[in-house]
Amino acid sequence: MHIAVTGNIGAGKTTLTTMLSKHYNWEAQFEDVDHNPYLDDFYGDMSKWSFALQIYFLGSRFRQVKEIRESGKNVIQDRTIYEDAHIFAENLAEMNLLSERDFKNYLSVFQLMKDFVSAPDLLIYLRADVPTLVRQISKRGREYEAGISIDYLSKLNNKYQNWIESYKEGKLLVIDVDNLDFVEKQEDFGYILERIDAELNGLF
Ligand SMILES: Nc1ncnc2c1ncn2[C@@H]1O[C@H](COP(=O)(O)OP(=O)(O)O)[C@@H](O)[C@H]1O
Ligand SMILES: Nc1ncnc2c1ncn2[C@H]1C[C@H](O)[C@@H](COP(=O)(O)O)O1
Repeated sequence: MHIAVTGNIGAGKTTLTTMLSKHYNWEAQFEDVDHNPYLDDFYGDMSKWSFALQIYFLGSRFRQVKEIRESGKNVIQDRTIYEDAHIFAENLAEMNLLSERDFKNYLSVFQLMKDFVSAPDLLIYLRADVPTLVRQISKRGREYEAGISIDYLSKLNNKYQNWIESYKEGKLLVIDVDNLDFVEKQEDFGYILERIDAELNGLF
């Protein structure tokens, strides 16, 4: 079984993926952030580094897709390949931070890869308003993320909303995390588990 957690920067994906992997004994797959060779430079100069970063994330996410397919285990994945293309790359192109020819070039590679990608059995979307995202990004305290603008987060949030509204590839669970503290409050984590269990029952 393949479960994926999706959502904007700082929504709580990595934290929830870690907690769910322990709770259900699923194998967790995380994003390549700490050893990412472009992320720091990207936030310093988005226009210069956007193409290199997108290709890096695409390759890294496709490697995960391959591993999930080959492992035969129950896996929970922190963010999907769809988000790289439909949210981040598309947004950078719209903001003119990724040139038209680079975006076209990127999309042609993504389209080829897409044929080998299966949608997760369950997609869990953590929806949060921008102030929540800002608070949680600052709580995490990665230096290179300190300059992320409200405008960038809002644009990504709009893209997430549109993408989720049109998502038909598989089962979808939307969790509004603005008023949930699943890190500190056991009852909030319990509420999320109840909602996931209800979806999992429908899968078997
Ligand atoms: N619902 C929540 N309530 C309180 N703190 C949260 C919540 N979700 C995430 N956090 C905190 O916010 C920070 C960012 O969360 P993280 O899981 O790294 O987000 P993401 O992986 O979506 O970018 C972490 O310090 C985490 O502990
Ligand atoms: N495809 C991407 N393009 C640009 N930036 C990306 C992409 N995928 C992830 N990121 C960034 C956003 C954050 O700064 C880090 C980690 O993501 P997070 O949502 O905090 O787990 O990578």
